[in-house]
Amino acid sequence: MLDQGVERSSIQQREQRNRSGVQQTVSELTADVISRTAFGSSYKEGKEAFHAQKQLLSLDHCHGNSPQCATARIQSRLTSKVSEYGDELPGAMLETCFTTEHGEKRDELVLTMDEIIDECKTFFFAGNDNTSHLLTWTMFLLSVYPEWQERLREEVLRECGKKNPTAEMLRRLKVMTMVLLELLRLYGPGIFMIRKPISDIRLGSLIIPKGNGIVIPIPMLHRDKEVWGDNANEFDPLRFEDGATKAAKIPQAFIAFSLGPRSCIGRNFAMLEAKSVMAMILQKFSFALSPTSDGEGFATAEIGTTEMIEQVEKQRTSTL
Ligand code: HEM
Repeated sequence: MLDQGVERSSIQQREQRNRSGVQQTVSELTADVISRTAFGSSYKEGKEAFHAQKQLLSLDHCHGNSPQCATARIQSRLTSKVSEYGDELPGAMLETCFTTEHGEKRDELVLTMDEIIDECKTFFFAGNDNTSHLLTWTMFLLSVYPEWQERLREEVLRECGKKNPTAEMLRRLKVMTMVLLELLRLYGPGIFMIRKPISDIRLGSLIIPKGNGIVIPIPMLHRDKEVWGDNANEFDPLRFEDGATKAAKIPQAFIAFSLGPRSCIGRNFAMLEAKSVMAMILQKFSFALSPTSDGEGFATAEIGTTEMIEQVEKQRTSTL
């Protein structure tokens, strides 16, 4: 067993490294966005919960954050009247739990408190970590490929000028969509998905017996040359010129958000958030890798978290 002191200090060092640079900044930003949009809270308010979540992840516990914050918010909804649960995620879930499809009041919750909290934790985790991973890698790759950074800036200035982008402007950012999809293909946050068949199934020439777990390795499938062509390992956003279903030899090849009924519910939210943030950064800053960087620091632009959060918040209230 590892000495606890040694283990703790290496976790702290790792956390310290992770907290530096762009990654920390965008992580705070995406935490704030998901807190405000889904929970009617803010990064500042939920800071302790997010800090606990990071520590749990470092300790290789299951993905989750401190449930205290979610519990407190849900309890406060429960003590209010049915019609006053609020329109954020916990309120919407409670409303569904208490109300039948005919609008009549139920006596008991359809989901248990634990299940509601688990759903909230998934939202917090997915809404924060996945999108901040996407934004960090976007800034990194646009530093490595300055020609794409310039192309994106031209598109943003053409479609949005210097104004805060509206939903309509964001819809017109085609090159931005291509770059984000290519980034998710090569460096998406999902490493694998796990499925367990509830009956024997056939997958091509394979028979998977009921109950046997299957691991679906997303990055490996995204780099399969037979499906994506000989340049599968290269960063080439142009492959997404005609959309995700036409980017490879088979239409279902792009699985960064999974496919089917259990695919990512936050896909459009994540893409909208990433586009808004990148558009606002590109309007004001150019960025490059620091010569002394270990991959986390960016040299030419200092981007303040507060300013970014304020801008995205303004954007949110003007477009949602
Ligand atoms: C770049 C950003 C994101 C990526 C790449 C991503 C990817 C995925 C993937 C691959 C799954 C399927 C996991 C599995 O089946 O094992 C998933 C599920 C899910 N995602 Fe995302 N996600 C992102 C952002 C978000 C955001 C912003 C939210 C919430 C606002 C969110 C909420 C969820 C939820 C609730 C599920 C579970 C859906 C279900 O089981 O029915 N995700 N996501």
